Amino acid sequence: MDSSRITANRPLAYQSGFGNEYASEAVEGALPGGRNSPQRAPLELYAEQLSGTAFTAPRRDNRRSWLYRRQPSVVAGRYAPYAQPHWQTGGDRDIAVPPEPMRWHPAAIPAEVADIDFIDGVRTMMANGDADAQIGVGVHMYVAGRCMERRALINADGEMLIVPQQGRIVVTTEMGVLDVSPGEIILVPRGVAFKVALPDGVSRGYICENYGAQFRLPELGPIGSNGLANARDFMAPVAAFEHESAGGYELVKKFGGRLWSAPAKSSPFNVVAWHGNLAPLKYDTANFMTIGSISFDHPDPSIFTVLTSPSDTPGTANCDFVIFPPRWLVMEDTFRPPWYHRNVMSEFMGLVYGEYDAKPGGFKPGGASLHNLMVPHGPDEEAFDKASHAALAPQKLDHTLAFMFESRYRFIPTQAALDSPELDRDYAECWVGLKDQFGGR
Ligand SMILES: O=C(O)Cc1cc(O)ccc1O
Ligand SMILES: [Fe+2]
Repeated sequence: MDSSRITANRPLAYQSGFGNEYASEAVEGALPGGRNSPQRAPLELYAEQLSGTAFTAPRRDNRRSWLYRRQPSVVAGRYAPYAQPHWQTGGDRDIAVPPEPMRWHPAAIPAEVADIDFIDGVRTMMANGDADAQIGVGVHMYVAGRCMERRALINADGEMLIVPQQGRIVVTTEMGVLDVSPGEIILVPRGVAFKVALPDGVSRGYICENYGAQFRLPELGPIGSNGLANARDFMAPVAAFEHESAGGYELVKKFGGRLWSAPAKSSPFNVVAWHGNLAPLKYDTANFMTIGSISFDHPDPSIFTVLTSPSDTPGTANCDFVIFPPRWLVMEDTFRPPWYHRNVMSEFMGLVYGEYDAKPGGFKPGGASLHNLMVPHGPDEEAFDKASHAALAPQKLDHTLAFMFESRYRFIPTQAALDSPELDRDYAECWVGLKDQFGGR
């Protein structure tokens, strides 16, 4: 990876917190004190504001940062269309989506993976809403075997929540460098340039491209002032910039559902100092403080919400990011796996590692499932039988990490996902053995 070309005051150190006023300088004296845009910024840097919310967004939601850089972002060549036909945007309502449970087996790593970087490795599985309307999300898988080196990705259509499933990624951003392993996640704000390096070789994972309101921590209500994902466990990078040596860069921008490419004479990772509350963040799901039932019954999975992107209707998310981490099950006289249910929200699920208790055999790490709104689903026959007869001793669900992107909007799989050989055409078989065992007469 090319972090050898990165100068940082504390390499791969982080600043902790979610949405606080971070401040970091890679060279001492690069931040102007107590003001944002002095007549001449320190060290002859350019001051540039990056707004993540409208100028006039309520103070509680308002996100912006000030970047002090060697050249402003406007210094770039002209953009030309860039072909990446697998990355699609918004729900295609001409696609007929069967109202039934769907599941995809993990895709094999392609033979040509060594030639595929993060940008070219994105494959859209499904999407809803519309990036221009700033509603909905795109759900993608990525697989990459090549570092982006002198390519940078800038997504104007949405923020990117990346969930590596296999293989570490080192993400260089305008604000600094973040090292993200499976089990951790990274949230890259809309518009922030970044590139992905692969220190351990091939990486594969899931992406939620959020066209809507930024992900934030959920309200805690009666849980109180601690718990679930704690703000202090989110890590923003410290300022770091690339030394110029090896010539130009390619900027790849996602804008209006299309990708575009422009040459740049020098690295966009040229921010010497920055301050503000808009920043890429990583989070280790091992720090999630899980709440569960300590009496009886299986609670709603909203207790596992890490981040939520609200819609205009309170409590009805554009998208919730929910995890099912290792935890104890202690409930008495309770069917402990997820119940059978139909949900007005639509559920995309992925599995980082281990087994998911509702589908111990059929759902594999790197696979995916879709239970759209009002599509009935629940434990497969094996899970039902086991859980109906298990001795209800305290039980640790260990070595497992499943997650859900849950949205109020129907997910529309891409035609490629519907036609894919990985689509499990026998998914319904996992429930056919659930007999009518009614004992009443
Ligand atoms: O369908 C699923 O497996 C996800 C899920 C888990 C759970 O514990 C309760 C409801 C729910 O949708
Ligand atoms: Fe569900």
